[in-house]
Amino acid sequence: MTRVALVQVESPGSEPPAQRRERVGQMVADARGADLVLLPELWLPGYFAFDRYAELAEPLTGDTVAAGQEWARELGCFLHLGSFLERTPEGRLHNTAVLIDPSGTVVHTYRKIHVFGYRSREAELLTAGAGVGTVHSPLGAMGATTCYDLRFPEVWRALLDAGAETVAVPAAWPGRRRQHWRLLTEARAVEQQMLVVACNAAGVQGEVKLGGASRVVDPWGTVLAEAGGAEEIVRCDIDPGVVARTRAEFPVLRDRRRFGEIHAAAAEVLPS
Ligand SMILES: O=C(O)CCC(=O)C(=O)O
Repeated sequence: MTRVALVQVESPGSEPPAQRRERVGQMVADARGADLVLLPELWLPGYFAFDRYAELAEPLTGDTVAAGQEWARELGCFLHLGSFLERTPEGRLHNTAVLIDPSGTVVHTYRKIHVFGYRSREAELLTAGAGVGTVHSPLGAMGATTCYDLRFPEVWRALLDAGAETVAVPAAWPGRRRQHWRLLTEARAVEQQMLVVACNAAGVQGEVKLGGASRVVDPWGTVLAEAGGAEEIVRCDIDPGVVARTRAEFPVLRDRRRFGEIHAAAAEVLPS
């Protein structure tokens, strides 16, 4: 069994970011014993702190990732750091998710592809990423998508094609659309026959109440664990063999048709 801990963090605007980093470090330490620990999207600045994005952006070698590397080393676990505001050497800003292994090495990064523009300044301030990938983890080949990406199944198919068995989803998903969060995390797990480990933010940021409900969904769509609405750590023991077993027992993915084939088949029934 692989023990996973989802650390569902609140990021109130009244808390200085450096203090938050320390407090979150303590929460991560409380998750000791887990093989994989996950954090939400942009927990350091708070996703909705758009006015502070430029000031709080850091390089991949900055304090937030360095703190995560130390936490992972201390606990001897994989740490999905959620996402942080990355400033590239060229000065671009990205919403970048990071996976760190137990030696403290950054083994995977993912730049959010679908930056959010609805009642959000993210699309205006950040540059979208363009690619997905996977890396070895205690839950098999693992990739990531961030928050809004959940609404775009093509990203998930690309992850499947990249070999993903598990996808981490750091998020700052508002409570107002919690029903979509639940529906889409389950739909993506069933569609791709994957494990979805989704860590959302909690609490209130400005005018927005975050949804909580961080969750683990298995490839059958069963919710193995779910957090409540407040700051908390949710633990879950997962059999990493569940993905291979589900894909072998109910081999839906074997029956996939590619887009080219589907268009050709549709043309056959159109009047000439
Ligand atoms: O799609 C949604 O409803 C929420 C998306 C979001 O808040 C985000 O991408 O940060």
